[in-house]
Amino acid sequence: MEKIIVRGGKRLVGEVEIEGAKNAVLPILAASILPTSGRLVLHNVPMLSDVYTMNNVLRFLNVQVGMDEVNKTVVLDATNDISYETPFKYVAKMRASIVVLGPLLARLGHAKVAMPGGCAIGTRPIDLHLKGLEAMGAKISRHDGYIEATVDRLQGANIYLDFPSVGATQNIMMAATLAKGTTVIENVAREPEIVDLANVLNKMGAKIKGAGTETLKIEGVEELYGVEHSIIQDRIEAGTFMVAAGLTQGNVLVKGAIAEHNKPLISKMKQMGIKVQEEENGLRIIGPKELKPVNVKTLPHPGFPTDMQPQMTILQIMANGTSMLTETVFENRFMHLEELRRMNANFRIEGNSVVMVGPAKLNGAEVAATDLRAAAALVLSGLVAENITQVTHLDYLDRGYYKFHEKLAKLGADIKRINDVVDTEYQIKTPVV
Ligand SMILES: CC(=O)N[C@H]1[C@@H](OP(=O)(O)OP(=O)(O)OC[C@H]2O[C@@H](n3ccc(=O)[nH]c3=O)[C@H](O)[C@@H]2O)O[C@H](CO)[C@@H](O)[C@@H]1O
Ligand SMILES: C=C(OP(=O)(O)O)C(=O)O
Repeated sequence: MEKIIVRGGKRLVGEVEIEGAKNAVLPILAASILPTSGRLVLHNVPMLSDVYTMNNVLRFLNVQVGMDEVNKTVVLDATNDISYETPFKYVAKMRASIVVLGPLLARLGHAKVAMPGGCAIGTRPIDLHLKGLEAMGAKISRHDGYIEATVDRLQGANIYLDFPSVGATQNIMMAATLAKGTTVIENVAREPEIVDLANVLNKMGAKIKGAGTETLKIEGVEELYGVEHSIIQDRIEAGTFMVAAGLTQGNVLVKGAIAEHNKPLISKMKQMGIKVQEEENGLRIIGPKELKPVNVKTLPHPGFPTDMQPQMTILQIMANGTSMLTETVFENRFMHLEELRRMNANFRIEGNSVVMVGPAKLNGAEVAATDLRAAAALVLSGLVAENITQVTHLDYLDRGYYKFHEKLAKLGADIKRINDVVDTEYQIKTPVV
């Protein structure tokens, strides 16, 4: 099994490069379904397993996909006839495959996509995606684990989202680009990744106004065309390295980190006594000798991001005093903490909050990742634990972090990734008595 092995106690010092954002590139790859002329050329694409999965979904739909891994470029061509069906094997691997639903429906008037299930962090329904598409005239049926949607042509509509869902905003926004008439979506998600998607769609010829605010106004057009676009930096990867520096009394320049995208994280880190300095090409993080406790509540953007919650709890656990974290976006995102119990962390979970009394004296153990950010948080905890921490189930980590252990090692962490294919249990020799 593959493992990351960390020996704690090193200060992180130096510079780290941040990749393009996973959560921006996935819907933008799906947007390649929309243009009927020209190629979509994407730069600054992170070479993550989720990107390979989305590219395979698109290939299955008959989109031509070319990848230049060295230059982090992906070229997509959907000018041939494309197909309307996305099977379960892709959706099961990556929930974000559901964002092909809106573009397929807009382009073909027909989409059949396997119903995504929940995952380790929550139940994750898609009712808001479907309600929005129905309001635009789609007929939706569910059968054999699939959602099938059909329409002659989507019609502009007024849609109010009960919750500012990121995926629902993306699906409905992409669908509305080719609808007849104007669509107004209220209470939409305002994440930087939504703005990046709207920017690339507008370059393609769409007419979207209001990205980054609570209301989107989309005037449908007849056709879209291929363009060139560079993906924004990953604020969650940047935030993870910012936490790593703050945690280890480090001094790290997180290159490409955008302060505007990480305001709530920066505010909490400063309250904890961590220095965050804006420099020309990124953010410099200087960790203190002693972290102060702080209370945090996750919220949709511009609130504190749920995708930084597990990493934040490691800082809080190491702070001197009592901290609280309340998770309001997903109902089950404390799985990493159960693993941390085995490393001596002191906390109690009360409903959707966790109360942590620090500073913990973490002791290394073998711990298993349960989801992407849990994996990152467990590696972070290993950086400040005594002895050796081994983190398994790295498939989760690879969904969203490119060469995570190599980047940490370059900053001075005592860390390696191994594949101990030999299971020593089978080698125990029982003596003859
Ligand atoms: C690929 C990607 O960009 N993933 C991000 C996206 O996921 P995703 O787009 O799945 O997240 P949403 O914003 O849709 O979900 C947030 C909450 O709304 C609920 N909900 C959502 C849709 C719906 O139709 N009905 C409903 O009840 C979900 O169960 C969840 O509790 O935003 C999340 C919230 O910032 C992030 O954690 C994920 O990293
Ligand atoms: C939850 C996440 O991603 P996804 O929505 O793809 O599961 C994440 O990036 O932390």
